[in-house]
Amino acid sequence: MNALLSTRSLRKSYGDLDAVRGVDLDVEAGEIVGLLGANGAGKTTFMRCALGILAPSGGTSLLFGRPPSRLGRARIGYVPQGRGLYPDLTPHENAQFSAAAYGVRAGTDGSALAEGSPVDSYPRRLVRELPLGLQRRVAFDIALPHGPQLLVLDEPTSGVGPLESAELWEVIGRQAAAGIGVLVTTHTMNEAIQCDRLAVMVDGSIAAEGTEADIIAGATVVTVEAADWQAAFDRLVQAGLLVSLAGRGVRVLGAAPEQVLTALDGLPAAIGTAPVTLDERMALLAQ
Ligand SMILES: Nc1ncnc2c1ncn2[C@@H]1O[C@H](COP(=O)(O)OP(=O)(O)OP(=O)(O)O)[C@@H](O)[C@H]1O
Repeated sequence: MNALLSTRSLRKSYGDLDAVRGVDLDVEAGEIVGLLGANGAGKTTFMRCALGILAPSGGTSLLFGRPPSRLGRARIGYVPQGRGLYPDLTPHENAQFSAAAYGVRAGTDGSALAEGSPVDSYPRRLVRELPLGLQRRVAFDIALPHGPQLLVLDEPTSGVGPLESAELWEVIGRQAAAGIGVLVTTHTMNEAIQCDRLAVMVDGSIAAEGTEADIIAGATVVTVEAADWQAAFDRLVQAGLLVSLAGRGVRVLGAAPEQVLTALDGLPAAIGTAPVTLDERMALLAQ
């Protein structure tokens, strides 16, 4: 099957900074690909280069099998991190503007929206007067009426409440089930697990790719149960180990149990191992 979006060795430098360092990534019809990574890992730069919005420094990107062009971009729904809305227009006016740009036919009522578009039900207030969650939802809903084959969503739920996020992910899932490919960046593990495939970006490169299970790949953490868990935490941190807390349970990443025992320096504690979470795996990859 031909990928909707396919990059090979895609690179982008800003002066001396290599923001994207040779990324190979494919997005097929009907799949949700989650791009994960810390702030500044290069996710936005990668997306913009892949779509041809930003000129890459090297490598190739094919959008619907061809180098990105206006024609190709008319077949995508792109929701940038900044939402890409006109703040001094209402949601409906934004939608009309966007629909006109995509050549969507206006309805008999002058509306340029798909019938039943949720944008019609938004308040007739200016976008800048709406809460961030609603602005993000407007940006998302506006990206759909022209019938895109590929959705590219840059942190669509950042700053959005849990209920609105869940609703948005329901729509994303429905779009994918209808055969639309989705590339989405997220920081939230809850969202990552709703993706069919994940790519973890670290310092401009893909450090791991696959399902959540592929990325975790049997990695384990050392667990430390101690009555004086604060002292255990302090000693492990002082020893320079990568430590996290789950309740009062201390978890040590990327260290052998012997190292943990040495760092605890005789503090009474029960040591064990447990599978890493996706969050912990990301922290290890970013080390
Ligand atoms: N126009 C620019 N000029 C110079 N440096 C830039 C520019 N845009 C991004 N960068 C730098 O490139 C690197 C990658 O940034 P990018 O925004 O692509 O990362 P990101 O993973 O999307 O981060 P975030 O999750 O914060 O959006 C960062 O170090 C950033 O400071």
